[in-house]
Amino acid sequence: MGKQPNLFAFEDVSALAPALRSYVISCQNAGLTRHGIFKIGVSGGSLPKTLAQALLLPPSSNDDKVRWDKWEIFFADERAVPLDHEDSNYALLKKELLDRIPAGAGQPTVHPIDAQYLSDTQELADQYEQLLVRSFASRDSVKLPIFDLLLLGSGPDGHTCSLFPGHALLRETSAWVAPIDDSPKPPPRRITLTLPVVTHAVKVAFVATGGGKKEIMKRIFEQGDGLPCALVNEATGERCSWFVDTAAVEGVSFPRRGFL
Ligand SMILES: O=C(O)[C@H](O)[C@@H](O)[C@H](O)[C@H](O)COP(=O)(O)O
Repeated sequence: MGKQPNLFAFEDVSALAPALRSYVISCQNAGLTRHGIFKIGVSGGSLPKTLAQALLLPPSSNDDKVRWDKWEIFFADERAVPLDHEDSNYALLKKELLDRIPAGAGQPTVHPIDAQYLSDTQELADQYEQLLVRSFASRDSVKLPIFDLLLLGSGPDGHTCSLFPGHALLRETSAWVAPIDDSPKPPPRRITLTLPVVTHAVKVAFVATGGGKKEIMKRIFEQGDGLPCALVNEATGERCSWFVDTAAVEGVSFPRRGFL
């Protein structure tokens, strides 16, 4: 393993948001320098709301601009439901963030799942994988796509994306996107990026807030326990950053870093 992940703790979400913004913008700028585009994957849960709080803030300087027209947004996991369904991660991101991007600020390219394949999650996953193959192929004719940034959440059981503790999907080594039909978190039918793709990203950031997270944060950071979030920590080391509030890490022994 490389160095340890960065753990950034903030008093509350409103203190976390500007730091998350500057982190995402630095990943954006690195992507633009590298290949003229910013490829980001996002999860569902509470993340879209926090992300909106971060990204819809007015820019503090020229270097602090979100270059929306250069963003390509993918889904780190998605539920097998129509795109306007209340369980859809796409619908959530649209409501919280995409619909609120100011007019004239430029629009991102967004890659939702193809809803015509909802009845068969294997096909849904295969189609999303093909979309990744097409989107990443010009850049790397490689074995795995390289996201500039993956923004993820952590469930109270230590899951991330739709990779759940103890599930066979954690052992997937060849697919980029996999189906799951027995997700313990509802709804049960989903697709998810696999662990090799998640850990191959240039940067991975988790956002975890609220006192409900503190028991699992202790296990992730102190024991590991083979939990999906801990596996990502171990594989990505210093490429991984956690943005948390103090309630989520109360009593967790792990060195916090100051965010500059
Ligand atoms: O579609 C999903 O269910 C999510 O992608 C899932 O992995 C989520 O990120 C975590 O469950 C954390 O959710 P919270 O941020 O709401 O705790």
